[in-house]
Amino acid sequence: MTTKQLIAQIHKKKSFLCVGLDVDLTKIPEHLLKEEDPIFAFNKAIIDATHEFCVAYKPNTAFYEAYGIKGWMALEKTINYLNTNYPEIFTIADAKRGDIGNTSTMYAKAFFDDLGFDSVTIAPYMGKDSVEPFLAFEDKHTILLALTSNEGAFDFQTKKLEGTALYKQVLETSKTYKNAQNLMYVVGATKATYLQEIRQIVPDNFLLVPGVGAQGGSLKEVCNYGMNKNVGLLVNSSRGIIYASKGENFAQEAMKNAKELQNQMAQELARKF
Ligand SMILES: O=c1ccn([C@@H]2O[C@H](COP(=O)(O)O)[C@@H](O)[C@H]2O)c(=O)[nH]1
Repeated sequence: MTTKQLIAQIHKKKSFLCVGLDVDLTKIPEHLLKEEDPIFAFNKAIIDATHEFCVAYKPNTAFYEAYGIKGWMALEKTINYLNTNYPEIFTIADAKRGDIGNTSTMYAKAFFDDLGFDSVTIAPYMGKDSVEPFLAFEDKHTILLALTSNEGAFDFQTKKLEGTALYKQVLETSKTYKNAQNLMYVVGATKATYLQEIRQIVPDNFLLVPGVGAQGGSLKEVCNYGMNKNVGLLVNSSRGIIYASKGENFAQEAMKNAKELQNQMAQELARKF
């Protein structure tokens, strides 16, 4: 999917919501455990109930890898289901990969060619030759961790190196990579006030913003500081939507929570556009 198509979807749906598909078998409704593939059954129900209100889905691969081959097969079924039934929706493999060049190429093939995701999250720590193999894929997006939502972000990311915070160096340096137009960045909603400075460095790139909902980030603050002329935001909520209820009505309750966030997003969009 191109960035232009993503922006068009955001305006059409009045939403920049990304629903996180982080399936934990101890948290899903019990009746689904009888299904042949409980993870896929859960995802299918959540997707069918919430797709009107979001523009992106983000399975975090950890929640699939944890269940071995069955988990990986459920991930494959989920992305195939999305690409077949909702091809207008942007898909993110939250895998946080990145390695020496030839290995990164194989990771990129796995997520872009084999599974067919639109984007993948990448850790920037190994630098240019670990990121550029992902950027080489046309109309695919590489989402680089910049300033993450967790407390540990302060261990390294905000520390100054030669006078500049490390996360700012990630933003500045990655702009010089080949095909940098395919870059997006992760910035946690819990660090919303940093977005003002981040937007000075990367005014045009899309930002994937996790941390609204269960982690307590403020959607309003994210919009105030992070929205750009193309909206430029994908705000993720995982647990806050998919685990709204553990009962038979889980998908309906997830829909209510997605709709509530979409409503707030529509108001933010109306204020700016
Ligand atoms: O900085 C980051 C980067 C990634 N994540 C991931 O996003 C979701 C958030 O889930 P919630 O349930 O809405 O808290 C999850 O997959 C994280 O691994 C992040 O939270 N922060």
